[in-house]
Amino acid sequence: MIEIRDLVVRAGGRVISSVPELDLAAGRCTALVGESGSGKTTALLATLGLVEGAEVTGRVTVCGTEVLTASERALRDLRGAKAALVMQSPQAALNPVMRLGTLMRRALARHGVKGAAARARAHEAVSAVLLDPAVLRRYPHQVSGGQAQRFALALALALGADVIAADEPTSALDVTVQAEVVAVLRRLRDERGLALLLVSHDLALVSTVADDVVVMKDGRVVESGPTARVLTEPAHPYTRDLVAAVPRLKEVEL
Ligand SMILES: Nc1ncnc2c1ncn2[C@@H]1O[C@H](COP(=O)(O)OP(=O)(O)OP(=O)(O)O)[C@@H](O)[C@H]1O
Repeated sequence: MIEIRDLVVRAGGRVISSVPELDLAAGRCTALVGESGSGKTTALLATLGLVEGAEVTGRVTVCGTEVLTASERALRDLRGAKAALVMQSPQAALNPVMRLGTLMRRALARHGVKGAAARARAHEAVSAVLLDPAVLRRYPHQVSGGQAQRFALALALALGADVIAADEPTSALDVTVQAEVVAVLRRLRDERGLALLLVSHDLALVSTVADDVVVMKDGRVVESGPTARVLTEPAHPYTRDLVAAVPRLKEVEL
């Protein structure tokens, strides 16, 4: 679903993010972790061809599209349907004067799905993210952060996404709501076979959803591999520090 080779993003004469190799298959989740400014979000955005004001080199293939050389049109097609980006606070990105159902129907209509088929698709998608379909009658300000986050995932599902790229999907949420979103992410990965690329500084979250982790520091990958291995036997001193800084990680089943 995602194949990255020698991705390098340069700005202001320095490398702000580089990922030599990353392979993400259907039904799997890879998390990019590391301190603030380590280049995680830039790598995520570069994967979907969304980096602006910086030079991007290398090869990135998402759902068969060569992102770095694709036309704007091909990129729009990719991002509109097969690969969705879910940002930290999706509420802010939702049109405030439109009910969620209208928003979803309009998005589906742009993909030629209308009427009863669109209603059925919308209901099915919100149910898949464990939301009550009644949420479709609400306006963005009438739903919680966790519901908005799950709605963003439902929208991606309704449009037929195979890949979801999510930037800090739970950091704006309180702990109980975080658990709901994590449960939904796992479900999408396991039951729908979605490929998830996550950016998160939350190693507890990462340990419960990610199959593989990529640890970044100062724009470079310092370590990567299966989550259970990297978090229990970190090879790099920086990863060791990251793990040591999260006491509750020890309680999480890896
Ligand atoms: N277009 C750009 N031009 C110049 N510098 C940039 C650009 N985009 C990002 N940067 C810088 O690159 C570095 C990496 O940023 P990035 O947002 O990828 O880090 P991050 O690991 O996601 O951090 P955070 O967890 O705080 O979001 C930062 O120092 C940022 O200021």
